Amino acid sequence: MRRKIIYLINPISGTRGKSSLKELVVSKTKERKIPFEVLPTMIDGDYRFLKSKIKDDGITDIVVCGGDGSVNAAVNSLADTQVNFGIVPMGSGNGLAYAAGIPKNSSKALDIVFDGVARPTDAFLVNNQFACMLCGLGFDAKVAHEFAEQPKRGLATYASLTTRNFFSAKTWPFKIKANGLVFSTDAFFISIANSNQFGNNFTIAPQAVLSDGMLDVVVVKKIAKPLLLLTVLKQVMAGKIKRVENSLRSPVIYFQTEELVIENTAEAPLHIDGEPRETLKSLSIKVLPHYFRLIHPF
Ligand SMILES: Nc1ncnc2c1ncn2[C@@H]1O[C@H](COP(=O)(O)OP(=O)(O)OP(=O)(O)O)[C@@H](O)[C@H]1O
Repeated sequence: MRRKIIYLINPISGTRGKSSLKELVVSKTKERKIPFEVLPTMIDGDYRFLKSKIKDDGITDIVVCGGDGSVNAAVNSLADTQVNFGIVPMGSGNGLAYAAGIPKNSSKALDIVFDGVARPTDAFLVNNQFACMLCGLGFDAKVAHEFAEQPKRGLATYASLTTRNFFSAKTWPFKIKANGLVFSTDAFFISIANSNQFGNNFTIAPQAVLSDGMLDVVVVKKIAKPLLLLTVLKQVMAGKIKRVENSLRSPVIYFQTEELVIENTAEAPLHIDGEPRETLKSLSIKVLPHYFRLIHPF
């Protein structure tokens, strides 16, 4: 089938300038003789207006030039049109792109759009909200909320907010129901991951696979502060999936499931794909296996 691409460029994601990106997109796509159009991303993340254009003009690919929040919005709006999705990582974290092996270099990422292979990729629902990368409650969500208020985006801002929050980090009480078990715990954070990382190749669920039909759940429990950094580092380097019942006494519980329910009575903050969201007292989370087609390196 002859390809036709719509590029969506987020003017505010990450810190890198977007004018040279647009030139690169235009010149490389013309070189490949592929018809295309460049549009800005939408601040409200609603791309349903593109559905008729995709159908009428025979658009085959939507390429998001932005971060995880932009990918979430485009896939959520347009997955049912059966287009393939590509990513040119321009965000602050780019967790989904890096988990798929898409590099930061825009020219190389565009080559993957042209020559890569579209693979079925999982997503998930948090109550009725769409997620395709990672959802978090607690520490990392607090950072995501503060990040959204900053005038400057990018990795440096993330790193400094993370460090600042580390010293004041607190725990929240959670009740988790998964795989036929119910357990209560105080935790610094809970990550529900489809991608293996928060972004910037900072892995939190090292064994997560984008297309295995499973969610990787990481619960970092209440432990003495001096041990927290070491515990997270051990999880990042060598976290191993265990049955919940075999890890309830460990500082980190790391398990896989297709669905879970989290009671969040103390209203720990929530993020979905790095975007701050109004928190929920009860979260019902369910994987959507092979929900969309993401272009990966060949
Ligand atoms: N045209 C636009 N003008 C202003 N803001 C926009 C526009 N399009 C999208 N946004 C905002 O951009 C944010 C999403 O940014 P994106 O995910 O692309 O980058 P990031 O947050 O820097 O990176 P990451 O999600 O990888 O950490 C959303 O809050 C969205 O409202």
